[in-house]
Amino acid sequence: MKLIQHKIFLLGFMGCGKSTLGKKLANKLGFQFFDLDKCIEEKVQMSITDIFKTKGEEQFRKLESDELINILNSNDNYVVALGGGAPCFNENMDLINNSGTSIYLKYNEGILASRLINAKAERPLIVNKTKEELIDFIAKLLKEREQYYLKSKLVIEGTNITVNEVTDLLFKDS
Ligand SMILES: Nc1ncnc2c1ncn2[C@@H]1O[C@H](COP(=O)(O)OP(=O)(O)OP(=O)(O)O)[C@@H](O)[C@H]1O
Ligand SMILES: O=C(O)C1=C[C@@H](O)[C@@H](O)[C@H](O)C1
Ligand SMILES: [Mg+2]
Repeated sequence: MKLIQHKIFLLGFMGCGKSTLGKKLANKLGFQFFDLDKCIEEKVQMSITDIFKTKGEEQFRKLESDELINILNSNDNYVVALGGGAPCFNENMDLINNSGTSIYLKYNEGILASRLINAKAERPLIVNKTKEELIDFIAKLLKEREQYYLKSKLVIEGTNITVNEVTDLLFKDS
């Protein structure tokens, strides 16, 4: 069995599982794994929360695009877990699609909110929201962002997307 694509990008809203699934996928394929948020944190030696607080979102988006370009320059086979907003800023989505296979992990706001309500602390855009506010916030932002997410080459929709579903889709696409 051959794997056609050697550069795989997982994208979607906060909480869709890019980091969780990305690590498992990279292990399964024997590929290198990059978590774009972690790469930014390592580069700047600050947490995402502190970058938002001290530098602001605009500066964060610049750092995000710069780090993405660094990853794209790597020649290895890799899986990248993007940040939730990464595809929606600058030329990031075009750069991604010119480099490999993008996969949108698609969930509705209800599922995302139930996951994120217990994982808000390290996510500055949602840190202060109640469950109801979170559902509203996600629904609105998803509407704006889906135009970018849907530029992905592959889309998986579900209630609990597994690593096997992702690899099945990748091999089917080959
Ligand atoms: N398949 C799953 N089923 C249930 N919970 C999950 C699943 N995948 C991830 N989660 C949980 O959802 C939360 C967010 O997951 P994760 O950090 O992987 O999302 P992400 O897409 O990388 O988010 P971000 O864009 O903020 O980096 C975590 O608490 C994780 O444990
Ligand atoms: O959806 C977003 O805009 C974000 C998602 C996270 O991955 C981080 O990149 C940051 O918290 C912003
Ligand atoms: Mg993540």
